[in-house]
Amino acid sequence: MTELAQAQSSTAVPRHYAVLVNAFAGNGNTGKAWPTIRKLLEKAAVSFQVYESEYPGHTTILARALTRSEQPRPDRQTILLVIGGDGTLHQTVNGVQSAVRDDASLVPLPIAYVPAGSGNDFARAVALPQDPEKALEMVLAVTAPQTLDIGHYVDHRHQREEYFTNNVGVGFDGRIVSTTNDSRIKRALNRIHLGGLAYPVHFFGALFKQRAFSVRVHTDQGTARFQNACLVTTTNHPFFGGGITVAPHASMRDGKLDLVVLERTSLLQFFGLFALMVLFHSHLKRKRAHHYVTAKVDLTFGAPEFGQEDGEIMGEHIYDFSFDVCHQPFWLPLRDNQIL
Ligand SMILES: Nc1ncnc2c1ncn2[C@@H]1O[C@H](COP(=O)(O)OP(=O)(O)OP(=O)(O)O)[C@@H](O)[C@H]1O
Repeated sequence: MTELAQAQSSTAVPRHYAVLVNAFAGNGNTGKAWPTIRKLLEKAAVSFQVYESEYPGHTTILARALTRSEQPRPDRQTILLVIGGDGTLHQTVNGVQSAVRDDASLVPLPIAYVPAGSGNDFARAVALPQDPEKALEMVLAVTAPQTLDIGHYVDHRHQREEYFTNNVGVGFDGRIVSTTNDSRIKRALNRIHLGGLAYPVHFFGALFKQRAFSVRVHTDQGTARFQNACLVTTTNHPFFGGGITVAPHASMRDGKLDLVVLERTSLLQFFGLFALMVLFHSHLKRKRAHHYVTAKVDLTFGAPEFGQEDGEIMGEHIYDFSFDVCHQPFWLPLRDNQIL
């Protein structure tokens, strides 16, 4: 074992937390929770330094720089402690992984996470408490990192490469995220602390506006073409949209991604299929639902559609993706036998 690997796996190496805070996550709730979390860190007498996100995308730059400057040493193991939502975690993972991709001598820093966003789907998938104070207490008790799958894609059309902890969705979920995160309605509802209602409002908008589109799916099992796709989601774990079970048996330990394609032949048929997903998680048994579990998948779309990655807006484009699985060490209270 190399000195670096030893330092990374040893439980005895003194820990240092680089705390990445996005005060804007959770409609500003992270900003409100942060003073209490800071006090708990001080009380726990752990070594930490705070890095506040100053603009959208800043967390990626911070995590990338920290991966370069804080490589494990025999006398210090730095852990990136993310305080925010799924988007902040997404940016942190991308900072870490892009640094390692560009310099093979680097190892990925482990990521700890305290959920304080609005959706918190990753926290749900790893059974981390949604209460930031409880989650922090459990995270501080962790003694070693564990590696989980993360998704990775290359968008050939836009020469773009990205990593994701939750999912990448094109069509219906992409449209809801794009219109909600960008909307005046959300800002107005946030002002009266009803920001959570923005998603249901835009759900019905998307139900009327989202038309069926074509997608070509290529895996090592063969190629399929769907002419009436409405939702095409590649996911690393079961949840999207703040707790909706899109792929009930998706696992972050199987080295595979789950792809769910839902077709739309009429508004009522798609609404029924979506309702089965939300209420009973039984949508995958229906004829108009298609499910793949695969280490690699290529998705080629026929027209511009909205995309979302970990709840972040990707924009309306003609996507041409190759997906595969990468690995990321997490500093989280996971049990070995925990089903993930
Ligand atoms: N200083 C900042 N000012 C404005 N926006 C910021 C700033 N720093 C980060 N952001 C943006 O905040 C957005 C929301 O963050 P995040 O996704 O973590 O919270 P959320 O949307 O409430 O949570 P979830 O994704 O779990 O629903 C991200 O897109 C991020 O780029």
